[in-house]
Amino acid sequence: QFHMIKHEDLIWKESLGQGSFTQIYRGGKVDRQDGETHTTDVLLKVLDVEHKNSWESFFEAASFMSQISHTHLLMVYGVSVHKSKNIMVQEFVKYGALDLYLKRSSVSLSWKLDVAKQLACTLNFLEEKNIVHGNICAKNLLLARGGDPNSENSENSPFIKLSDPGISMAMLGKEVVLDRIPWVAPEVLEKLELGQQCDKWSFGTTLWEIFNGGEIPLQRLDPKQKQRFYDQRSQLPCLEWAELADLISQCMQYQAELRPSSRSIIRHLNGLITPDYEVLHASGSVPE
Ligand SMILES: N#Cc1ccc(Nc2nc(N)cc(-n3ccc(CO)n3)n2)cc1
Repeated sequence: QFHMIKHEDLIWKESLGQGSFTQIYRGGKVDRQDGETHTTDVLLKVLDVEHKNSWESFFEAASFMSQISHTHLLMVYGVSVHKSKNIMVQEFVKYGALDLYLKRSSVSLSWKLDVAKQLACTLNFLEEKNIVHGNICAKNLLLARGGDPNSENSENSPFIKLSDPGISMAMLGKEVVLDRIPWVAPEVLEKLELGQQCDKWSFGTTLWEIFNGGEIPLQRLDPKQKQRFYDQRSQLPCLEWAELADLISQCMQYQAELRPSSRSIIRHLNGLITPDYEVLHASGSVPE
């Protein structure tokens, strides 16, 4: 399943906020190898005590991540249980969650397209292994590189890591799943079970977040209005960039089997040329 880490081998540093039903802390993991001690930078994700009964699902997410490895999948070192605390020990990803980063920083269209392509490749990797993540969203995309715009060119190209899926839908209950509209695929909302095509829908929503500067889609709708959004087969407001808006609407089709394969998503992204106003403005050749 996964590696059990002794609580005394963990170092706790500052709190970094929270995920869903979790608190996250910066920390260290001490490894003793032939007499030497080595400390690894880690992210400690602690399950909220009131969601203690979801610990199986919490650890299922940890073992999900530990059993597959891919360059764009977050590394989970293991878990630690201490008194009533359930802790997931993850690699520390330098620039944190993409949703916050996008709100704080302005990035180029090609930077965003780079992130979209990396996520599409990760989706393809999972699809070929017939694995469903079930919680793809900008908050679960972590930025390992490219978070510092002033750094050298190779440094400021982004590199993402998809985080763990967290507690499963089945454990969350209808109210919380409603709040995951518009990331949760409509068929999942009905059956509360994940199908192969549901990650495509969430991929579409995540593209919308990335190309809307981290804006939260349907932020002002309450759960009832969100339910109505699906009942009426509504779509998110479309982006100016028509070719990208087209890909998003292909991924966010209510009929799951009509959503594109991850290979065709990759082909579509590779066929996109960033609109030249982006290049012209960037080069300063167009008078402001
Ligand atoms: N300021 C700042 C800052 C915050 C966090 C990191 N690093 C990190 N590493 C991970 N492995 C996971 C996460 N997460 C953040 C939200 C979630 C919810 O899922 N995870 N953040 C780096 C800088």
